[in-house]
Amino acid sequence: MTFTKTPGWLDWYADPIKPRFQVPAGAVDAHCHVFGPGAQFPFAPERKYTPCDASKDQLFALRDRLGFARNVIVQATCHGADNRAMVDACRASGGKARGVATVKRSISDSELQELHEAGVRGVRFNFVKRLVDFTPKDELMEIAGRIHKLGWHVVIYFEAVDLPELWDFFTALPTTVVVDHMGRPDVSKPVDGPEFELFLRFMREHGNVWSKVSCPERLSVTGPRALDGEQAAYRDVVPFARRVVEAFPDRVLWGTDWPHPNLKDHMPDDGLLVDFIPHIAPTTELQRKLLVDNPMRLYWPEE
Ligand SMILES: O=C(O)/C=C(\CC(=O)C(=O)O)C(=O)O
Repeated sequence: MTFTKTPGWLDWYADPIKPRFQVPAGAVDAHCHVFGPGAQFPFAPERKYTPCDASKDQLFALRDRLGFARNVIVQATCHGADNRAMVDACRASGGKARGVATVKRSISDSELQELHEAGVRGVRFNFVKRLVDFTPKDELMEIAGRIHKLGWHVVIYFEAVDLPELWDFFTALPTTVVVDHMGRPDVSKPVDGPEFELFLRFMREHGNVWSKVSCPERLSVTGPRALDGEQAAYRDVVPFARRVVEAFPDRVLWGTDWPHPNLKDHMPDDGLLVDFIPHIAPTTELQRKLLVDNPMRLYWPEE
């Protein structure tokens, strides 16, 4: 099957620099995706975008180039609830990748078990309206109850303005809950303003809530971009991410978000994204927690 990319689609950055910041030994890129390849793993009919291909081998090459040891591969919405590409990548990684799946209520216990054996440790509930159609909350809660028994967690993706409406559902989830990209704050608003305070309260009052401090390239309004050797990229996002890292050092994760679906204005150099990390986690202790201890506790607890 052949696919035509969404008009204006930006492909991932082909030749990232070797980062100046050396990540600690055993570091985990805890948020990345694979796309297809479409000819082998077709994109889902219900998808909202058609990406370029981004294969497991290309992901593993990036991992090695950036100095990471492992990946957490998150099911992208362009594959719907067909987890084959993500599962294939986890299986091929030799234990160096774990996965987060998208599942429907109709999934059987034995299918869940199969995902577990492949390395899946979580499910993702997506509330970003441009990416997915609505799924009833009772269906999601039923799935959360089932995967909780496997020791998995729930990853949630939503926009900051929707947190008040989703609060009761999120706080009723029985599992560890991992928020993608700090709940997408509007970084043109103050870091100590009511919108981001609500997110911090969500984490403060609920010890089961973790956050990925990822995607400055998606959240930034004034930049500068991680291109052309820029060592202080996305300065407007730094106060937000640093606040979360310093307040909740044991409940934060970081990921490249490669291959960066749906970016509209530029594609970052992933090497420079790694150089963003010490701006938000300034000490070696914070860096070790963010990049090694926390993801290992969540995804490889047996080690
Ligand atoms: O990659 C991300 O985390 C963010 C995405 C895409 C996405 O979540 C998906 O397609 O599954 C976005 O904001 O478009």
